[in-house]
Amino acid sequence: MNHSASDPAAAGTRREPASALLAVHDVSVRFGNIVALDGISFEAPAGYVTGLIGPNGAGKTTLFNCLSRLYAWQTGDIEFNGRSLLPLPPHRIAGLGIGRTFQNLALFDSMTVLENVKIGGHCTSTSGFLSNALRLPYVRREELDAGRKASELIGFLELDAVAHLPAGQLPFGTRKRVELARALMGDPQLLLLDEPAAGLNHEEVDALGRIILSIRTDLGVSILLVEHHMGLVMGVSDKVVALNFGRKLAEGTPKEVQQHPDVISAYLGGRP
Ligand SMILES: Nc1ncnc2c1ncn2[C@@H]1O[C@H](COP(=O)(O)OP(=O)(O)OP(=O)(O)O)[C@@H](O)[C@H]1O
Repeated sequence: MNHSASDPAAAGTRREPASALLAVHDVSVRFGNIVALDGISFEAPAGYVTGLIGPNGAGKTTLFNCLSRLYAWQTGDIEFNGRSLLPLPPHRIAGLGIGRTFQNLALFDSMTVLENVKIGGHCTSTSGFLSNALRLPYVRREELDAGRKASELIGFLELDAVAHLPAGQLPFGTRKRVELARALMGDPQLLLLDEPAAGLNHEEVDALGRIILSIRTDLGVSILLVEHHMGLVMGVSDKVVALNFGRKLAEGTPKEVQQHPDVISAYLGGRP
């Protein structure tokens, strides 16, 4: 893939109608007097990269934390594949097909890249404590499969050269790719990326854009991307949702959202 992340053609922005993989209906979250989300509704269609933008404090991370069931919402509902997330505890979310990366890297520094990636398959493993302790044949088979899959993802993310190095020794940009590989080990249908470009240099952001598009197109994983780097969001997203002060300002193609007067005003410091 030779496209630049900031080249809209590279995103292959999709026009065909798509079904909603994720549907957020009228969700509100309050922390005391602070209204972090105020009746937010939008859909993230299957097969899309959906970008979620907004100035600091707009409510993006709060929404991600709702999707991971780390925060509770007071009104509305969030559905994944038509199923409400409301009754589910956080540890069931990955098994449902929602994977995520975090703003701050969450890798085990003393473990190798391969070991870190393999851990990501834990939520899809069917073996329990007893079968693991007894090392039953199917547990060994699962381990072999996990090793094979981790190696494939390491190849996909061009991490072969560092697969056996401790994650803590690697440069920041490389560690971010390890985190992506680990999130993909869980076979997500939807991958939540929380500011993946933070701390990356220009070349690394371009490479990240190509990786995001490849995850969508080659692996068939839909993506919800929270990001401040406008070049990246506008270059890779099929649709964009803009928030400010917990409210939705605009939703549409990258071009429509970029040109929306409320979005322009929000980024220039205006309050709706
Ligand atoms: N756990 C919490 N307790 C109290 N207030 C919170 C909590 N989490 C978020 N908030 C508040 O909710 C609002 C939205 O914050 P949030 O972190 O979701 O914004 P954001 O769009 O992710 O911002 P940034 O781009 O800076 O990460 C802010 O006013 C924030 O201070």
